[in-house]
Amino acid sequence: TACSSKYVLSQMHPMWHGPLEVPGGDHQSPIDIAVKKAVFDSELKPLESSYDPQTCQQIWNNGYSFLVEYDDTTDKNTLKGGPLQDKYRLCQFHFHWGESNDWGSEHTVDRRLFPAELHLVHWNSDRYTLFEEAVMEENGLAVIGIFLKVGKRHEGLQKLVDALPAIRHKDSVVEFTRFDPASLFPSNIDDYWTYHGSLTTPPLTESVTWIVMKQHIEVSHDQLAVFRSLLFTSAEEEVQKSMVNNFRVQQPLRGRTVRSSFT
Ligand SMILES: NS(=O)(=O)/N=C1/NCCO1
Ligand SMILES: [Zn+2]
Repeated sequence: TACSSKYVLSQMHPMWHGPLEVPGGDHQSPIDIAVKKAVFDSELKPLESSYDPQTCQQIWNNGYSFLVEYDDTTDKNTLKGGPLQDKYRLCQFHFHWGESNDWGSEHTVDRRLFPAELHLVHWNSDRYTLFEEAVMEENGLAVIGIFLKVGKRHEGLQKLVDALPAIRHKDSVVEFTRFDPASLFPSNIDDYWTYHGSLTTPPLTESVTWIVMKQHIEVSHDQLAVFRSLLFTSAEEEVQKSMVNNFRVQQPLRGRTVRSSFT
C-alpha cells in the first residue's frame, strides 16, 4: 500500500542508521569481529570467483550509496567455495564510507574502524531465479566485505571514481561497462572471516553469508574524497546533503560464532 511504500522509503532515508528493529532479528549485521574469539574452521575452502567484465551494465546513485550493477540473468559472474554450499551470482557492488578517514566501515576488526568498506552482493542461483526471491531466504545471499585503507592510489578503482561526478545526485545513472570486480580484491582472498547475518540496509533480511576479507585494499585520499562528493539528495531538493556516513550501527552478536579460514 502507499503508506508501506512510504514507510519503506523513509527507512531508505539517507541518514537512516537504524535503530529500526527487525522483529526477532538476532542475526543482524554489521558486527565487530573479535579476532581472538573467531574459530578456525579447516573445512573452509578457498573462495572461487569467476566474473565477466563484459556483463557490467551501469553505475547509479540510489540515495544511500552508489552501486555498480551487473547483468545477473545468466550464470556469468559466479562465486562458490569458501563457506558456500551452492553457487552464487553477483548482482551489484557498492561501498560504505565516512565523512573523514577515521571511520566509515560497517564491520570492524577488534573494534578497529576503516575509512570505507566494499560489499559485493551475490544471490544463490542454484536455489532461486531472482535476487528478490533469494533476499528473503536463509542462505539466499553471500556478501563479500573488503576493507579500504587510505594509502596509495588504486588503479583499478580510478575508472569508477571518474564516473562518480556524473551520478552526483540521487537516482542518477550512467552506463558503466567492462569493469572487472576482481580488480578490487586484495591479493590474498584465502584469509577471511565468515558468519551468518543480515543485509545492513532495508530489507535487513537475515539471508546473508558474510565473507569478510582479512586483507584490506588501499585507495588514495583523493579517490575517497570523490566518494564524499556524492549527494544523498536529488537534483530537485533545495538542501543538498553530501553522501557520507552511510553505514549502519553495529548489531549484537547474539551468541553467533565467527569462523576464520586461517589460523
Ligand atoms: N549493505 S548490504 O548488506 O550489502 N545491503 C544490501 N541491500 C541490498 C543489497 O545489499
Ligand atoms: Zn553494503
